[in-house]
Amino acid sequence: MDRVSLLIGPIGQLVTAKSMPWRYGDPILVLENAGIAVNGDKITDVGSWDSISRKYEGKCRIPAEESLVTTGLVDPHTHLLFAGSREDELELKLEGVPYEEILRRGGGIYRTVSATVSATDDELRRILLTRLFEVAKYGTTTIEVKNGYGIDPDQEIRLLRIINDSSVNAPIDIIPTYLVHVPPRNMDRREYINAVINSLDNARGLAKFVDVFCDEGAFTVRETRDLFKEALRRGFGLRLHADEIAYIGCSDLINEFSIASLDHLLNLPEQNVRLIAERGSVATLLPVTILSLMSSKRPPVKALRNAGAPIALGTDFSPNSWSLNMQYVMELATYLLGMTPMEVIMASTVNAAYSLSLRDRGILQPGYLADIVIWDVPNYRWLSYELGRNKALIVIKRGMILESTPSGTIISKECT
Ligand SMILES: N=CN[C@@H](CCC(=O)O)C(=O)O
Repeated sequence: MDRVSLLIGPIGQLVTAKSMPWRYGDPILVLENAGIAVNGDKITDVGSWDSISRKYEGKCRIPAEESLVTTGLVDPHTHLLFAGSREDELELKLEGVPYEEILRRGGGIYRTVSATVSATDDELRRILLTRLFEVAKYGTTTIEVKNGYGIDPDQEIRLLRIINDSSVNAPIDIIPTYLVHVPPRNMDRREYINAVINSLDNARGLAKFVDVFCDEGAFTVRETRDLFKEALRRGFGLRLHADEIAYIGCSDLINEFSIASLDHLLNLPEQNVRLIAERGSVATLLPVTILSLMSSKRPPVKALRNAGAPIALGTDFSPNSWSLNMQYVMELATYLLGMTPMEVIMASTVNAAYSLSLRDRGILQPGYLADIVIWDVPNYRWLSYELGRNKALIVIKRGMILESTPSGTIISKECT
């Protein structure tokens, strides 16, 4: 018998993609009475509990007869690092003042920039870590975190450093992105773009991706193109906030660049649906933001599916869309966007990992990272069926069990 650090089983129901990315209709592994063997930070074996329990002896074992087990959730789009809040904009929104108008008046992102720039490094570190601990409780084991509330390039680099520093104490993996968010209100736009481009050299090693908010009220297609060219030359991957408020041609950039993920897509034109699929990109949908924008628009889920475009889901946590909970995103994706329970799981695991160019997680198979969630639900449909409860029972990150302490934080422990 081989000795491993952790055995999970018997498992009521195990669900995983077989390969990445997952496209609607691709095969899925659904195993009843399953088992997983983990050694160190990796999965060693997955199969029937009968065969796993005969082959392996675990240093410890977690029984999960009543549970669904999936790989850890991946949140591929967050604005996790900012100070302050904007709950007072709610009444404005209810009066019908649109997001872009609030921004034009110096509210929205600009207000959050003031609060963030005034906060000390220590304050921001604390805010970020607290949020990361909460995120982990909901079953997210990898998260993308953008800067973007500094505007001044030196401030943006400061925020990227804080994001990177926090990786050391974070309970989960962080993928940092340099977001070029909104143009400053008191500076020539061209000068600003040039300053951002210069700062990209200092962002090397601090961010994996460059992202641009290309939209009405933010950056133009031309400005985004210039930023993307320079980002590519410096070896960054590309992500894009596209067609969120309006279609001004942003998603057309998929013709010119290899973009890992196009996000939001509330106004995505039909011809670009096909292109996302053909160009090997991912459509990342952010349903919490549809609510927070109070928008009646929807991303074209059916068309994306039919075209064979991989769909990912993310929280888009920001002062405008305050939810750290990927489970809430999964619920909304089902009830608001019409995605199936299985599609929603694939979008929040394997495809979200793929959109971040991570090929070592998101699937329960030997050799993949042992990022695993044991859910307090009996089957995969239940995950997006039941609304509003934290259904994550046990979260395992790189083979370590994450545990809540009485102070509310999470520490990882080797099971004994
Ligand atoms: N749209 C641009 N950025 C964020 C919102 C940021 C904010 O309003 O503070 C988003 O992705 O939704």
